Amino acid sequence: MTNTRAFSAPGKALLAGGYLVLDPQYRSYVVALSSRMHGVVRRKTSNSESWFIVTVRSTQFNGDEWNYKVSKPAGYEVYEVNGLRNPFAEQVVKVVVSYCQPNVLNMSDVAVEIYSDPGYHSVGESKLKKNEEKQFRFHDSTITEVPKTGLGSSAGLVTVLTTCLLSVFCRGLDVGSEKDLGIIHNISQIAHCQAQGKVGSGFDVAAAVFGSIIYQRFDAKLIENLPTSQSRDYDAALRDLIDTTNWNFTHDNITLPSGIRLIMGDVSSGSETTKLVAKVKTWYNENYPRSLNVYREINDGNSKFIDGIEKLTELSKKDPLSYESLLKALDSGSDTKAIPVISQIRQAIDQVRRNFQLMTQESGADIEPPVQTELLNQSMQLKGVLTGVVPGAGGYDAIALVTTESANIPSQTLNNERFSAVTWLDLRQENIGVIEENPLHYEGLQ
Ligand SMILES: Nc1ncnc2c1ncn2[C@@H]1O[C@H](COP(=O)(O)OP(=O)(O)OP(=O)(O)O)[C@@H](O)[C@H]1O
Ligand SMILES: C[C@@](O)(CCOP(=O)(O)O)CC(=O)O
Repeated sequence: MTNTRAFSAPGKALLAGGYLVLDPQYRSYVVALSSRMHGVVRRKTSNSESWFIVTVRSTQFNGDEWNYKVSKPAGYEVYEVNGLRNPFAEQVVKVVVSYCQPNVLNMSDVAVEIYSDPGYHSVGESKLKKNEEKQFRFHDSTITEVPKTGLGSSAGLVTVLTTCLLSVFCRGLDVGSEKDLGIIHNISQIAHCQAQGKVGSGFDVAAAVFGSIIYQRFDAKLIENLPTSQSRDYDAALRDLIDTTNWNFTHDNITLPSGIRLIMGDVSSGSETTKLVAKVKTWYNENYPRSLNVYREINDGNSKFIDGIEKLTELSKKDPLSYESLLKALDSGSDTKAIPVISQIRQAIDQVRRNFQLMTQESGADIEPPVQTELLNQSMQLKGVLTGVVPGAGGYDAIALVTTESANIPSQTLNNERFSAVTWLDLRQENIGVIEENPLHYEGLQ
C-alpha cells in the first residue's frame, strides 16, 4: 500500500445566506456535515508509453468508471477513452494536469476509487457493504440515475479527487498545511465552476475544503477571466491564479455551540438550484431597488442569526450553569421568550424566512413554498428545537433544524402525520474539511 493514499471531504448545509452569498458583499453560514466523500488513490505500474491513464472509479454506482488518457503532443490533451461523461471528474483531471505539468513519458497510470457516504443519495434499492471502519451503499444504477439529497456531492467529489491527484503529482502534499489547503481550494473551485457552467458562489467547495465556515465568496471574474484552456497563456494564467492571486474571500472556521446540533430532514424530490437562482436573479433585477431592500433585510437577519449563535458559544464558555438551564428550557418546551439570545436567533430567522416567503410569492422560485413554511412552523413546536430553515436555495428537498443535542426529533415526529414526508438523516455537523484517511480502512469494500 506504499503508493496508496486516501482522503475525504464533508458535505454541507447552507444555513444562512442562500442567494445573497452569490454576491461577495454578503456573508453566509455554512455547516459541514458528517456525510463525507472519500477518495483512495494509487499509482499503478509505470508504462513506457508517451501517455498515461487516470482512472476514476465509483464501484458504488453500478461499477461506474471513467478513464482519462493524458498525453502531451503539444499542450496537454485529456479525454475519456470510451467517450463517457463525468464533467466534474474530467475537469479536475484537466486542471490538475495543467497545474502540475507531469511528465507523460514513463509516467505510471493512476487509479482513484471514489466512495460517497450514505447521506449523499437516496437509499432506494441499494445494498450496504461494510468493514470495521467504513460502510457504503451500493446501487445497481449509474450515478446520474440515483436521486441526490442536496449535500453537495459534486463539490465533495471535486475536492477529494483534486486532493488525490495532487498527492500523486505534487509529492509531499500535506492537507494539514494552510498553503496546500489553499491550492486544493483554488483548483477545486476552478474545476467545479468550469464543470458546472454556471458559477455558483462556491460555498459548497469551500466547506468541503475548510469545514464549517462563515463564507464570503471570491470575485467570480477571477475564474471567468481565465484564458481558454486552448490558449497558450492558459497554463501560466492558471498557475498564477492558483499560486499567487489573492482571492480575497472569507472562510472563517466556526462550530455550533456545545450542546447544539443540526438535524437534516430529507423531504422529497430535489429542487433545481440553477432554475431557482435564475428566477431570483430575474426578480431581483425587475424589482430593484425594492429587491435590494429585501436583500438588506435578509442580510440583517443572517447577521443577527450568526451573532446570536456566537453569543450562545460565549455563554456556554463564560456561564455554563446559565447555558445549561437555557438548554433545559429548550428541551422542556417551556416559554423561552424571556431568554434574549433565543429570541434574537428566532426573530432573526423569522425575518429571513418572511423575506424568503415574499420572494417565493413574487419570483415564482419555490424558495420557501407554503408546504415548507407549514413544516418549519410545525417543527418549531417540537421540544428542543431552537430554529429551522430551508437550507441553501430552499425548495422542496430538505429542512434543517438547529436543536439541542438531547432533542429526539425522530421519536417526537414518529406517527405524526404532519411529518410523514420527512426522513431524518443520520448525520450531524462536522467542523473539519478535507483530511487524510487510512487507505487500509477501505479494504474489502468494492
Ligand atoms: N460518488 C461519485 N462518483 C463519481 N461522480 C460523482 C459522485 N458524486 C457526484 N458525482 C458527480 O457529480 C454530479 C452531481 O453533481 P450536481 O451538480 O448534479 O449535483 P450537486 O448539486 O452536487 O448535488 P447535491 O448537492 O444534491 O449532492 C454527478 O452527476 C457526477 O458527475
Ligand atoms: C442559491 C445558492 O446561494 C445556494 C444553493 O445551495 P444548495 O445547492 O441548495 O445547497 C447558490 C450558491 O450559493 O451557489
